[in-house]
Amino acid sequence: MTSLSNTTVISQFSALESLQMPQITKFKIGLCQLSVTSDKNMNLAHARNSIEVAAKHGATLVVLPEMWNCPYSTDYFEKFAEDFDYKDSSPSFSMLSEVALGNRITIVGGSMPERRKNGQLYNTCCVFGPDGNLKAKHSKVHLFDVYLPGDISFKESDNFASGDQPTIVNTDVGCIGIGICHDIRFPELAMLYRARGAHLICYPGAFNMSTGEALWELEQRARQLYVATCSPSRDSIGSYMIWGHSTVVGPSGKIIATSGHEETVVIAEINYSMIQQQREIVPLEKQRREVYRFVDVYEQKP
Ligand SMILES: NC(=O)CC(=O)C(=O)O
Repeated sequence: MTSLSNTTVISQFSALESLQMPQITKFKIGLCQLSVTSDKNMNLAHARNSIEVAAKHGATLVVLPEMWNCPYSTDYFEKFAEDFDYKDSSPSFSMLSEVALGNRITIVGGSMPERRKNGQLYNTCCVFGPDGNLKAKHSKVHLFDVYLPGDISFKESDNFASGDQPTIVNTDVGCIGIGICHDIRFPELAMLYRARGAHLICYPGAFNMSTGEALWELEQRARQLYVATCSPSRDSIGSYMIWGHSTVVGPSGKIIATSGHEETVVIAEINYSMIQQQREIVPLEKQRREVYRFVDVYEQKP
């Protein structure tokens, strides 16, 4: 597991006052806010079609929602899980690889229930490059266990084991940090990605009506880099009512593009030079004081 020790984090911050730029600094991103049904084949066909629509609109990076091939419901995760190690046993994995290659794009493949050799299930995001190869795999680190009396009760940890690493990947469209839904509530993860030179953090997510209204947008707006979230649309199966509102936020905190709750493809332009510009206007890295310690906050005894 990657060390989050105090010393490592502080020295990374001071080393990264100027951000490395990728070859491509301006491009279009597509967010496929998909309707998800209890028919997996239909979900696959639907996702393929939607990715192709985004690519036709010029998107060279396409992001899918959390659980795009399976309803976001504890009744379905086990039944829909696939083993990504064998192409034949994972039609979802194969489809994403094919469509990335066919359209020569990078895909942040939302998330899908993954079955591993150890018999456990993970909520996993696969990232594919334009050659169709898998570039990274992120398993949701912070599982969504919640009990809101009179409202919603959901326990992902009844089905999934949690991932235990941050995931940051160099792609043709910049350095991308990955988080899945509840991971967005942990600024530590976003700070780590920023310190390691991320230009963009992608969060496939499926917030619900209560948590969505309260926090979905706010959680995206204070990172001084690009943030993209992609949700299923609201008509998903079961009692979990999805918030929607897939969004792209720029480094100043401004919303560049967003959607309602219906099925749609959001296309937005990303320009990484805006990151450096924003950090010169508000130089947080230079302004950070030594009066607190980032990771230690949780460890200090009174
Ligand atoms: N799917 C989730 O992880 C939902 C979540 O985090 C929320 O707050 O809602």
